[in-house]
Amino acid sequence: MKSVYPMSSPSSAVFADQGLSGKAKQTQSPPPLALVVPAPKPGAKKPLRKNAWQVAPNLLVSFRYAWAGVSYAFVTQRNFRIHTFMGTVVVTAGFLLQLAPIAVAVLALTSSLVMILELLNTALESVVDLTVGQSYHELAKIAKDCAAGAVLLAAIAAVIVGGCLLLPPLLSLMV
Ligand SMILES: Nc1ncnc2c1ncn2[C@@H]1O[C@H](COP(=O)(O)OP(=O)(O)OP(=O)(O)O)[C@@H](O)[C@H]1O
Repeated sequence: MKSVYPMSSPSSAVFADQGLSGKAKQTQSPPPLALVVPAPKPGAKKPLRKNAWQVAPNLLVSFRYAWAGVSYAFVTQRNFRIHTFMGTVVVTAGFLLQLAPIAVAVLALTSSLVMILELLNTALESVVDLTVGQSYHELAKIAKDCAAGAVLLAAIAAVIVGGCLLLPPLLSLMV
């Protein structure tokens, strides 16, 4: 998976160029002057994550970033689009077949679990690519393969759950 996002900070661009994680870079040389965080004013509220390049200032902005992540996955990940389509079809079918509310809820949960894992898979791929760049690393392979495996298992479980809940009413409609 190739990232289409531009590098969000000069430091991450440097780390990506050199194939180094942020931590590794910090141990080699001090950051450029422009990246030095000014000392907090006396009495100022302590930042919650002082190493973050930016922290969402409020809930609305936080939701906007979260939605940006979902949009990114939808635009760039074919599998995420397939999971979204399948989830929509399955839940709609549950409503149309007038399944019990608990059954529709289970369908929605299992479908969204696949999408959630695909989002995490995309996030992990980005972090791995940020860390090792285009070079081969056995640990990068393990991380990506395991993340992809998590999506696969969830997708298999979703197919089984969907089959168990949707097939009986569908078959009874046909006979
Ligand atoms: N830096 C790397 N080092 C070693 N193996 C890698 C590396 N990058 C990718 N791979 C291998 O290539 C496979 C495909 O990588 P990719 O980044 O396309 O992930 P993917 O899970 O196929 O992506 P998607 O979920 O978008 O289909 C990984 O599962 C892994 O086995």
